[in-house]
Amino acid sequence: MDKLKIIGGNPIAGEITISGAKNAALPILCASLLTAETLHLTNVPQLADVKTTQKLLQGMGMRVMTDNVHEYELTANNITSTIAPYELVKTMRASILVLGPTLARFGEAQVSLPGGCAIGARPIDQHIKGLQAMGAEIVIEHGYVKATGKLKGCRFRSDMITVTGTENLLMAATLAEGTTILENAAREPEVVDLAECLIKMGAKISGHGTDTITIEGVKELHGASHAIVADRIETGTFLVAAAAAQGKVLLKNTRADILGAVLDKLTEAGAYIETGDTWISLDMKQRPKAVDIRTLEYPAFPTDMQAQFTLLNSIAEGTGVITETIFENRFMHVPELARMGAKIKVDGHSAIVTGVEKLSGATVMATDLRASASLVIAGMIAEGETIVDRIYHLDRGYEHIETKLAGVGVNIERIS
Ligand SMILES: CC(=O)N[C@H]1[C@@H](OP(=O)(O)OP(=O)(O)OC[C@H]2O[C@@H](n3ccc(=O)[nH]c3=O)[C@H](O)[C@@H]2O)O[C@H](CO)[C@@H](O)[C@@H]1O
Ligand SMILES: C=C(OP(=O)(O)O)C(=O)O
Repeated sequence: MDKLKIIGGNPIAGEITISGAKNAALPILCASLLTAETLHLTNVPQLADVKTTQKLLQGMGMRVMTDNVHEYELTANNITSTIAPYELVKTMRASILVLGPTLARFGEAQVSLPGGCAIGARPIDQHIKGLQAMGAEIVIEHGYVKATGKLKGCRFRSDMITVTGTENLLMAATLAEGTTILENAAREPEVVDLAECLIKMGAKISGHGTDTITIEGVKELHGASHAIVADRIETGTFLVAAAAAQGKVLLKNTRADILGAVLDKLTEAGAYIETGDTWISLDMKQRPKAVDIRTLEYPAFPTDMQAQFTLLNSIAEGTGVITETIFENRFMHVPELARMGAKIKVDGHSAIVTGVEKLSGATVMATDLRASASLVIAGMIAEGETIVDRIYHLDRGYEHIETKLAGVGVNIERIS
């Protein structure tokens, strides 16, 4: 099993090119199920989750051509199976995203129930409720969601805001008969990117980016070309890394307009930030100041940046309170950071973090994707050597993280 070995303390300066967003690429790859024509995608990140999605779609009969870098052509003109098996779903919860498009186009779909993961129980009841409201018959049998039926447009208000739930229903509604109105919809940039791709494929969608999305169903969709939006979480992670190390970075191929809450908090922590249409630069000249964070749905502060800011506060001046409102169990990085000398007290949904002058290198274990990212940044600024174990979590969501960080001066290598 691969690990990362990091020797902390190097000065950080230079440029990093940001990849396409995992959380946009995964639904958009699944959107290829909605048409028999070819969907051409660029800026697809090279990630384990993308490879898992490719395997899942190929298992269903999807023809996939790829340069194995960032470009994909997907053609669903000969789908032979409408089943997403447990073996793949268990490695990637986002596999549930094949449910909506498969059911909408083929009138049937079976997807293994994803179950919980390290950050929470993560039910999919809203995906199911929404599809039932559109007329689907759904049963849960032998660990699978089995859905059948011809979908009809409806008005559906989800009980809570769900990102992949909105995406599943949005894809399903494009081929339903009549008009669907999704209320209390997620406004995340990745939902908007999916909607923009679907519109290029011939879907009739309005209101994406607001909490009410209207979809007028069409008989069929067609092929299109689409470039995946920049990864705002990868961007935010490298900005925190530079801020924690009191360094200076220029991040290219990214977008500041979808990172508002994160950039505001970095500025509050003392970073000097400049932005252009496709770049963000950060210069941190002193020890960061502790900040209070409350995670919430977009456009508020993202839960996927919570672990990184917990780490930032752990070496900051003062005490900051981190409150997690999206997932019930997203503080798994805290005991690992504590092993490196961080002073963090978890109290219910909050972590009270009192900054220390220095962390010290240690062998730590990654438990989920963003927890792993916080441990890598901790290793970059700690005294001595840090080994981050179980980095398959990181490989799910960060493209070549060690190469990108080495490029700005981090002493980091992948070891087996
Ligand atoms: C592949 C992808 O895009 N993953 C992102 C997506 O996950 P994902 O789409 O799984 O997260 P959701 O937005 O659905 O979850 C938000 C909250 O709603 C709850 N819930 C959700 C659906 C449902 O049917 N019932 C229910 O109770 C969840 O348990 C959670 O507490 O959004 C999360 C919240 O921004 C991010 O952290 C993930 O990185
Ligand atoms: C929680 C995340 O992803 P997933 O929903 O794929 O588990 C994440 O990207 O931080």
